[in-house]
Amino acid sequence: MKRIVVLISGSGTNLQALINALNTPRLPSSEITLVLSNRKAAYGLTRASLAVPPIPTSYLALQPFLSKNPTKSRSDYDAEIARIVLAAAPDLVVLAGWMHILSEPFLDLMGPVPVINLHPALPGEFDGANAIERAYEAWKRGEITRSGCMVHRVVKEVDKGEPIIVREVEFKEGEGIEEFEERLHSVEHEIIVEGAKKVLEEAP
Ligand SMILES: Nc1nc2c(c(=O)[nH]1)N[C@@H](CN(C=O)c1ccc(C(=O)N[C@@H](CCC(=O)O)C(=O)O)cc1)CN2
Ligand SMILES: NCC(=O)N[C@@H]1O[C@H](COP(=O)([O-])[O-])[C@@H](O)[C@H]1O
Repeated sequence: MKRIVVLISGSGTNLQALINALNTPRLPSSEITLVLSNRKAAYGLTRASLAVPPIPTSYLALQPFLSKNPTKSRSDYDAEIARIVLAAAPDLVVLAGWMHILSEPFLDLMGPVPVINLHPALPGEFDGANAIERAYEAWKRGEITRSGCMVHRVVKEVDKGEPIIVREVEFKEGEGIEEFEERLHSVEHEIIVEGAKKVLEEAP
């Protein structure tokens, strides 16, 4: 069985897409060994607990960590995240709405374990947070006709890692951001599974 660790910060609909695909032809011979959130209220933690069988969960937020450990830094937090993740022996780490920029200590500690991220924009466009809103506003200004989403490898530079799966999503005239976002999320739920499968198939 291939072991997947998923990092989240929110609703976890992409986590749910991965859960639903486990041990199907879309994501064969795989299990999620840990879901880790940096936000206690993340509904994705509930999704993990409701899975059959239940998926172990963990929670660690930056500010409480720093408050409890006044001599420690953001890098120490990232190293602790890495320790928690590695304890679940992953073959793959998936950032599925994980809203924390990971510094080099995390990436260095991951070693050969691939880390991938789902981002709701196309390579080189709207890197960072609030990508959907920024893309929609760019379309309203007539600057673009489509946006999209991608799964990419995680490197130190945010959203600059090698794209693994890229899917364009056209804007529709007269469409509100909610409608666009709903269509985009549906595509995300497909590519996060495709991306995980593709990377796991690369592993020796
Ligand atoms: N080293 C990397 N870390 C992360 C990457 C990455 O490519 N390299 N991807 C992000 C995911 N992401 C966009 O896809 C993203 C998430 C969060 C932020 C951001 O500005 N975070 C702030 C805090 C924001 C908040 O708490 O609401 C921060 O970390 O200070 C930008 C991009 C995940 N990590
Ligand atoms: N920059 C990272 C980023 O914006 N990630 C985005 O967070 C959402 C998580 O949704 P979910 O919690 O329902 O899976 C997804 O739209 C994902 O692309």
